[in-house]
Amino acid sequence: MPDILDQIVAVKREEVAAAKKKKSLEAMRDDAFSRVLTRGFEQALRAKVAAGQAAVIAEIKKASPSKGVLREDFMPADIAQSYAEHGAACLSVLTDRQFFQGSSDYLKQARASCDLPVLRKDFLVDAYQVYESRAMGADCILLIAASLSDAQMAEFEAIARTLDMAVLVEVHDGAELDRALRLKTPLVGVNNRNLRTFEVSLDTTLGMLADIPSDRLLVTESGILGRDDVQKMRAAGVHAFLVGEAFMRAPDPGAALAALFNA
Ligand SMILES: O=C(O)c1ccccc1NCC(=O)[C@H](O)[C@H](O)COP(=O)(O)O
Repeated sequence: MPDILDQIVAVKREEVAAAKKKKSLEAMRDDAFSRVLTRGFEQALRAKVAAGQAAVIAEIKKASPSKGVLREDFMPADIAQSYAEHGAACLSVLTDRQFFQGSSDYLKQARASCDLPVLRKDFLVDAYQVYESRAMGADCILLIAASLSDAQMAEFEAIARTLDMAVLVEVHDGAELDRALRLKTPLVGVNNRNLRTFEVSLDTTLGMLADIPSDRLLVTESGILGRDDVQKMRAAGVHAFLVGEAFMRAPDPGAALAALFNA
Protein backbone atom coordinates (compact mmCIF):
# COMPACT_ATOMS: atom_id res chain seq x y z
CA MET A 1 0.00 0.00 0.00
CA PRO A 2 1.55 3.35 -1.01
CA ASP A 3 1.93 5.85 1.85
CA ILE A 4 -0.17 9.01 1.95
CA LEU A 5 2.42 11.20 0.22
CA ASP A 6 2.74 8.76 -2.66
CA GLN A 7 -1.06 8.60 -2.91
CA ILE A 8 -1.31 12.39 -3.03
CA VAL A 9 1.39 12.62 -5.70
CA ALA A 10 -0.38 9.99 -7.83
CA VAL A 11 -3.65 11.92 -7.62
CA LYS A 12 -1.87 15.16 -8.49
CA ARG A 13 -0.42 13.63 -11.64
CA GLU A 14 -3.90 12.55 -12.72
CA GLU A 15 -5.33 15.98 -11.93
CA VAL A 16 -2.65 17.73 -13.95
CA ALA A 17 -3.20 15.45 -16.94
CA ALA A 18 -6.93 16.22 -16.81
CA ALA A 19 -6.35 19.96 -16.33
CA LYS A 20 -4.07 20.14 -19.37
CA LYS A 21 -6.87 18.74 -21.51
CA LYS A 22 -9.18 21.54 -20.41
CA LYS A 23 -6.59 24.31 -20.63
CA SER A 24 -3.26 23.94 -22.41
CA LEU A 25 0.10 24.70 -20.84
CA GLU A 26 0.45 27.66 -23.20
CA ALA A 27 -2.92 29.09 -22.18
CA MET A 28 -2.14 28.61 -18.48
CA ARG A 29 1.23 30.27 -18.96
CA ASP A 30 -0.46 33.25 -20.63
CA ASP A 31 -2.89 33.54 -17.74
CA ALA A 32 -0.05 33.45 -15.26
CA PHE A 33 1.91 36.18 -17.01
CA SER A 34 -1.19 38.35 -17.30
CA ARG A 35 -1.20 38.64 -13.49
CA VAL A 36 1.62 41.05 -13.05
CA LEU A 37 1.60 42.20 -9.45
CA THR A 38 2.72 39.82 -6.74
CA ARG A 39 2.77 40.68 -3.05
CA GLY A 40 6.18 40.39 -1.37
CA PHE A 41 6.08 37.13 0.58
CA GLU A 42 9.70 37.06 1.74
CA GLN A 43 9.62 40.80 2.48
CA ALA A 44 6.53 40.39 4.68
CA LEU A 45 8.27 37.69 6.72
CA ARG A 46 11.52 39.62 7.02
CA ALA A 47 9.74 42.81 8.09
CA LYS A 48 8.20 41.02 11.07
CA VAL A 49 11.47 39.44 12.08
CA ALA A 50 13.31 42.76 11.73
CA ALA A 51 10.71 44.30 14.05
CA GLY A 52 11.46 41.65 16.66
CA GLN A 53 8.13 39.91 16.12
CA ALA A 54 7.23 36.38 15.11
CA ALA A 55 6.58 36.09 11.38
CA VAL A 56 3.45 33.95 11.12
CA ILE A 57 2.26 32.28 7.95
CA ALA A 58 -1.33 31.65 8.99
CA GLU A 59 -2.91 28.67 7.29
CA ILE A 60 -6.43 28.26 5.98
CA LYS A 61 -7.27 24.54 5.83
CA LYS A 62 -10.61 22.89 6.34
CA ALA A 63 -9.35 19.36 6.80
CA SER A 64 -6.19 17.27 6.69
CA PRO A 65 -5.36 13.60 6.14
CA SER A 66 -3.99 13.25 9.67
CA LYS A 67 -6.74 15.08 11.58
CA GLY A 68 -9.88 14.94 9.41
CA VAL A 69 -12.19 17.94 9.39
CA LEU A 70 -10.75 20.77 11.50
CA ARG A 71 -13.45 23.35 11.01
CA GLU A 72 -17.09 23.12 9.94
CA ASP A 73 -17.74 26.87 9.82
CA PHE A 74 -15.26 27.55 7.02
CA MET A 75 -15.27 30.99 5.40
CA PRO A 76 -11.86 31.72 3.89
CA ALA A 77 -12.43 35.45 3.36
CA ASP A 78 -13.48 36.01 6.98
CA ILE A 79 -10.60 33.89 8.28
CA ALA A 80 -8.09 35.79 6.12
CA GLN A 81 -9.40 39.14 7.34
CA SER A 82 -9.15 38.03 10.95
CA TYR A 83 -5.58 36.82 10.39
CA ALA A 84 -4.65 40.16 8.81
CA GLU A 85 -6.21 42.17 11.65
CA HIS A 86 -4.32 40.13 14.25
CA GLY A 87 -0.86 40.49 12.75
CA ALA A 88 -0.21 37.56 10.41
CA ALA A 89 2.68 38.17 8.01
CA CYS A 90 1.34 35.94 5.22
CA LEU A 91 -1.38 33.42 4.46
CA SER A 92 -1.13 29.77 3.44
CA VAL A 93 -4.20 28.37 1.68
CA LEU A 94 -4.74 24.68 0.98
CA THR A 95 -5.98 24.25 -2.57
CA ASP A 96 -5.97 20.44 -2.71
CA ARG A 97 -9.54 19.16 -2.92
CA GLN A 98 -9.31 15.41 -2.35
CA PHE A 99 -7.18 15.21 0.78
CA PHE A 100 -7.62 18.65 2.42
CA GLN A 101 -11.06 19.76 1.15
CA GLY A 102 -9.36 22.83 -0.27
CA SER A 103 -9.99 24.83 -3.42
CA SER A 104 -8.39 27.43 -5.68
CA ASP A 105 -11.52 29.51 -4.99
CA TYR A 106 -10.58 29.61 -1.32
CA LEU A 107 -7.21 31.08 -2.22
CA LYS A 108 -8.85 33.69 -4.44
CA GLN A 109 -11.41 34.60 -1.75
CA ALA A 110 -8.77 34.84 0.98
CA ARG A 111 -6.41 36.96 -1.10
CA ALA A 112 -9.16 39.32 -2.24
CA SER A 113 -10.26 40.00 1.33
CA CYS A 114 -6.94 41.36 2.64
CA ASP A 115 -3.57 42.59 1.46
CA LEU A 116 -1.40 39.75 2.78
CA PRO A 117 0.85 37.71 0.46
CA VAL A 118 -0.44 34.17 -0.09
CA LEU A 119 1.26 30.79 -0.29
CA ARG A 120 -0.49 28.19 -2.41
CA LYS A 121 -0.31 25.11 -0.21
CA ASP A 122 -0.52 22.13 -2.53
CA PHE A 123 1.60 19.33 -3.92
CA LEU A 124 3.34 20.47 -7.09
CA VAL A 125 4.48 17.68 -9.39
CA ASP A 126 4.43 19.43 -12.78
CA ALA A 127 5.52 22.81 -14.16
CA TYR A 128 1.92 23.37 -15.23
CA GLN A 129 0.94 23.85 -11.59
CA VAL A 130 3.50 26.62 -11.11
CA TYR A 131 1.78 28.69 -13.81
CA GLU A 132 -1.60 27.65 -12.42
CA SER A 133 -0.54 28.89 -8.97
CA ARG A 134 0.20 32.36 -10.28
CA ALA A 135 -2.93 32.34 -12.43
CA MET A 136 -5.05 31.79 -9.32
CA GLY A 137 -3.22 34.61 -7.52
CA ALA A 138 -0.56 32.90 -5.40
CA ASP A 139 2.46 34.95 -4.38
CA CYS A 140 4.49 31.95 -3.25
CA ILE A 141 4.63 28.25 -4.07
CA LEU A 142 5.66 25.32 -1.93
CA LEU A 143 8.24 22.80 -3.16
CA ILE A 144 8.25 19.64 -1.05
CA ALA A 145 11.68 18.04 -1.34
CA ALA A 146 10.31 14.62 -0.33
CA SER A 147 8.19 14.42 -3.47
CA LEU A 148 10.38 16.16 -6.07
CA SER A 149 13.67 15.46 -7.83
CA ASP A 150 16.47 18.02 -7.85
CA ALA A 151 15.74 18.76 -11.50
CA GLN A 152 12.04 19.37 -10.82
CA MET A 153 12.78 21.68 -7.89
CA ALA A 154 15.24 23.71 -9.99
CA GLU A 155 12.81 23.90 -12.92
CA PHE A 156 9.82 24.92 -10.81
CA GLU A 157 11.88 27.49 -8.93
CA ALA A 158 13.13 29.00 -12.19
CA ILE A 159 9.56 29.34 -13.49
CA ALA A 160 8.39 30.86 -10.21
CA ARG A 161 11.16 33.45 -10.44
CA THR A 162 10.11 34.48 -13.94
CA LEU A 163 6.62 35.04 -12.48
CA ASP A 164 8.01 37.01 -9.52
CA MET A 165 6.70 34.41 -7.09
CA ALA A 166 8.53 33.42 -3.92
CA VAL A 167 9.43 29.78 -3.26
CA LEU A 168 9.23 28.03 0.09
CA VAL A 169 11.21 24.81 -0.11
CA GLU A 170 10.13 22.26 2.49
CA VAL A 171 12.39 19.64 4.07
CA HIS A 172 12.14 17.08 6.83
CA ASP A 173 15.68 15.73 7.19
CA GLY A 174 19.31 16.57 6.55
CA ALA A 175 19.51 14.95 3.13
CA GLU A 176 16.52 16.98 1.93
CA LEU A 177 18.06 20.11 3.42
CA ASP A 178 21.27 19.57 1.44
CA ARG A 179 19.19 19.38 -1.75
CA ALA A 180 17.10 22.43 -0.79
CA LEU A 181 20.19 24.52 -0.21
CA ARG A 182 21.16 24.08 -3.88
CA LEU A 183 18.18 26.24 -4.80
CA LYS A 184 18.31 30.02 -4.89
CA THR A 185 15.38 30.63 -2.59
CA PRO A 186 16.22 31.89 0.90
CA LEU A 187 12.95 30.49 2.32
CA VAL A 188 13.48 27.06 3.89
CA GLY A 189 10.61 25.37 5.69
CA VAL A 190 11.33 22.54 8.09
CA ASN A 191 8.21 20.43 8.44
CA ASN A 192 7.96 18.91 11.89
CA ARG A 193 5.45 16.44 10.46
CA ASN A 194 6.67 13.39 8.62
CA LEU A 195 4.33 13.47 5.63
CA ARG A 196 4.50 9.69 5.22
CA THR A 197 3.79 8.66 8.83
CA PHE A 198 2.14 11.82 10.28
CA GLU A 199 4.52 11.69 13.23
CA VAL A 200 5.15 15.21 14.56
CA SER A 201 8.17 16.35 16.57
CA LEU A 202 9.41 19.90 17.07
CA ASP A 203 12.87 18.40 17.51
CA THR A 204 12.92 18.07 13.73
CA THR A 205 13.39 21.84 13.43
CA LEU A 206 15.62 22.16 16.47
CA GLY A 207 17.89 19.36 15.27
CA MET A 208 18.44 20.96 11.86
CA LEU A 209 18.95 24.54 13.04
CA ALA A 210 22.73 24.45 13.07
CA ASP A 211 22.85 23.30 9.43
CA ILE A 212 20.83 26.18 8.04
CA PRO A 213 23.01 29.02 6.73
CA SER A 214 22.36 32.44 8.24
CA ASP A 215 21.30 33.94 4.91
CA ARG A 216 18.29 31.58 4.77
CA LEU A 217 15.03 32.32 6.53
CA LEU A 218 13.94 29.22 8.40
CA VAL A 219 10.21 28.63 8.74
CA THR A 220 9.18 25.98 11.25
CA GLU A 221 6.06 24.18 10.01
CA SER A 222 3.41 22.01 11.70
CA GLY A 223 2.69 20.99 15.25
CA ILE A 224 2.91 24.45 16.82
CA LEU A 225 0.02 24.23 19.24
CA GLY A 226 0.85 26.20 22.39
CA ARG A 227 2.78 29.15 23.74
CA ASP A 228 5.45 26.78 25.07
CA ASP A 229 6.12 25.63 21.52
CA VAL A 230 6.50 29.22 20.33
CA GLN A 231 8.77 30.15 23.22
CA LYS A 232 10.95 27.10 22.69
CA MET A 233 11.41 27.99 19.02
CA ARG A 234 12.04 31.67 19.59
CA ALA A 235 14.58 30.93 22.32
CA ALA A 236 16.41 28.76 19.79
CA GLY A 237 16.41 31.59 17.23
CA VAL A 238 13.48 30.48 15.07
CA HIS A 239 11.18 33.39 14.34
CA ALA A 240 9.08 32.32 11.36
CA PHE A 241 6.18 29.89 11.80
CA LEU A 242 3.61 28.15 9.63
CA VAL A 243 0.57 27.26 11.72
CA GLY A 244 -2.72 25.66 10.73
CA GLU A 245 -4.53 23.39 13.15
CA ALA A 246 -4.15 25.55 16.27
CA PHE A 247 -5.91 28.41 14.49
CA MET A 248 -8.45 26.39 12.53
CA ARG A 249 -9.90 24.77 15.64
CA ALA A 250 -10.40 28.15 17.39
CA PRO A 251 -13.70 30.09 17.20
CA ASP A 252 -11.80 33.11 15.84
CA PRO A 253 -8.58 32.02 14.09
CA GLY A 254 -7.06 35.52 14.18
CA ALA A 255 -7.68 35.89 17.91
CA ALA A 256 -6.01 32.50 18.37
CA LEU A 257 -3.00 33.78 16.44
CA ALA A 258 -2.76 36.81 18.71
CA ALA A 259 -3.09 34.65 21.81
CA LEU A 260 -0.34 32.30 20.64
CA PHE A 261 2.15 34.90 19.45
CA ASN A 262 1.32 38.35 20.80
CA ALA A 263 -0.04 37.95 24.31
O1 LIG B 1 -1.58 18.00 7.89
C1 LIG B 1 -1.53 16.84 7.43
O2 LIG B 1 -2.18 15.91 7.91
C2 LIG B 1 -0.68 16.53 6.24
C3 LIG B 1 -0.63 15.23 5.76
C4 LIG B 1 0.13 14.93 4.63
C5 LIG B 1 0.82 15.90 3.98
C6 LIG B 1 0.78 17.21 4.46
C7 LIG B 1 0.04 17.52 5.57
N1 LIG B 1 -0.04 18.81 6.05
C8 LIG B 1 0.51 19.94 5.42
C9 LIG B 1 1.23 20.77 6.37
O3 LIG B 1 2.42 20.77 6.33
C10 LIG B 1 0.46 21.56 7.41
O4 LIG B 1 -0.81 21.89 6.91
C11 LIG B 1 1.10 22.85 7.89
O5 LIG B 1 2.47 22.74 8.10
C12 LIG B 1 0.41 23.30 9.19
O6 LIG B 1 0.50 22.27 10.15
P1 LIG B 1 -0.38 22.31 11.49
O7 LIG B 1 -0.11 23.59 12.18
O8 LIG B 1 0.10 21.12 12.27
O9 LIG B 1 -1.81 22.20 11.06
